Amino acid sequence: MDILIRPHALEGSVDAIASKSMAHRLLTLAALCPNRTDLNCNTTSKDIEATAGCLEALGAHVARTRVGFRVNPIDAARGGATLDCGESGSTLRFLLPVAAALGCGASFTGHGRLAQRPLSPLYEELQAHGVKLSAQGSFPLTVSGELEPGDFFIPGNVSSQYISGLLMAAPLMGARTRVFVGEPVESRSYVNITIRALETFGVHVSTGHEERKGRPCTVYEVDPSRRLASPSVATVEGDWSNSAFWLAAGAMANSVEVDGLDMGSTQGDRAIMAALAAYGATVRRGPVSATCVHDRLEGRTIDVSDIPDLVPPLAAVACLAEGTTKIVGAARLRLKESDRLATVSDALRAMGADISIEGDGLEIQGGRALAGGVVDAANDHRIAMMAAVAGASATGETLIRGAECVSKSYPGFFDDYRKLGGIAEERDA
Ligand SMILES: O=C(O)C1=C[C@@H](OP(=O)(O)O)[C@@H](O)[C@H](O)C1
Ligand SMILES: C=C(OP(=O)(O)O)C(=O)O
Repeated sequence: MDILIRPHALEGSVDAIASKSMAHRLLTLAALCPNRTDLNCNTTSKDIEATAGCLEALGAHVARTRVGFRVNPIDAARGGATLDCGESGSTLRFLLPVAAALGCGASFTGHGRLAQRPLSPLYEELQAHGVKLSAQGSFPLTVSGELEPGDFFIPGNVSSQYISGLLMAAPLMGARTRVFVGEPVESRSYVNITIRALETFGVHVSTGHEERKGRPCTVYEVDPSRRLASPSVATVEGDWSNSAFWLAAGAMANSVEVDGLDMGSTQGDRAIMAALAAYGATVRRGPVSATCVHDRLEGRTIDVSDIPDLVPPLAAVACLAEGTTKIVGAARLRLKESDRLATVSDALRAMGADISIEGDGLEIQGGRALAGGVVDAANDHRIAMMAAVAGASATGETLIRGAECVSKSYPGFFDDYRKLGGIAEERDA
């Protein structure tokens, strides 16, 4: 599906969708603990459904309810199941160690760019702890053997999802598990989301600092005396990562409010408020809502090593901010659904931006309205959403090719876009 965006600035209020990151974790832990859990989760997406489907394949029962999901846990893990992760990196990297810890043997599959996204050095660490894996880089990826507890070493600069997966697998192993993560730990706040989710299910993770392999490390240690316990009911909070697109739209013109966001959330992408304020926009925090109001914008240097998913909305805003914006610390963007350094830059350049890749980041000379143009979403939801938001305040039309990819995280994106007054028309590809 292609979408034609006609210039029309967004304005108004929209409800936050459920956090995909939190939904993956709470669904997974609900499937692994001994009792039933009701999850309040106001929206779903292809990635969330992929996790739910994989947990079902392992033997959990995940039913959709009026307000979210009812999860009946895995009783005896089903041996030899096929786990289709879709295009979700989180699903694969979380459930690979989990399936290994269950010791049931499984076969992972997936689509799009997922097979090419890295698994090393998680892959080697699993092998070093008793797990047999087929060659990485293609599907099916088969796993057999049983994950042994102990010390794991993961460098901090590839994907925090490796750390999160090991931490969620740890309570299944029944003995002390420590994950040493080489500094600097990037996307650290995503590990904190995992720790928070584990706490919801009664397991404490302590954090310390130690040298390992001659390197300073953050050490995450999972309390071996605690078993996962269902909280009976848990709530998936509002999603800051996708709300960031609406708040960015508010920064670019008029004013946009997102309702249903936790101001004290562990989600690192809550940093969108500070980043937009640093550009010069006015940001207002309500008890459960955030509002961003347009003002004169100025270019900044922004380190995104902890907030990789904010790069698309931040880059869109940079196009309108006077002067130079440098987005630094973005190497891991090459490892997402697309090479996002290339696709952010290609998409905004196609719309008239002065943008280039500089080292592991982006440099944008901003300060004038974009013209609009034809953008290839590159099968990357965040590229399609970025182009739509940038197109709202462009001077001409923007055609987004392959815009259906928004369903990976936000199937209702264009409905909400229209709710905010945006003009998005479907075109046959
Ligand atoms: O744990 C998570 O929920 C995520 C971690 C981040 O990935 P990396 O740690 O690989 O950067 C982020 O980009 C991804 O969208 C979601
Ligand atoms: C990179 C993303 O997700 P995942 O790694 O789970 O595919 C994302 O949502 O932008």
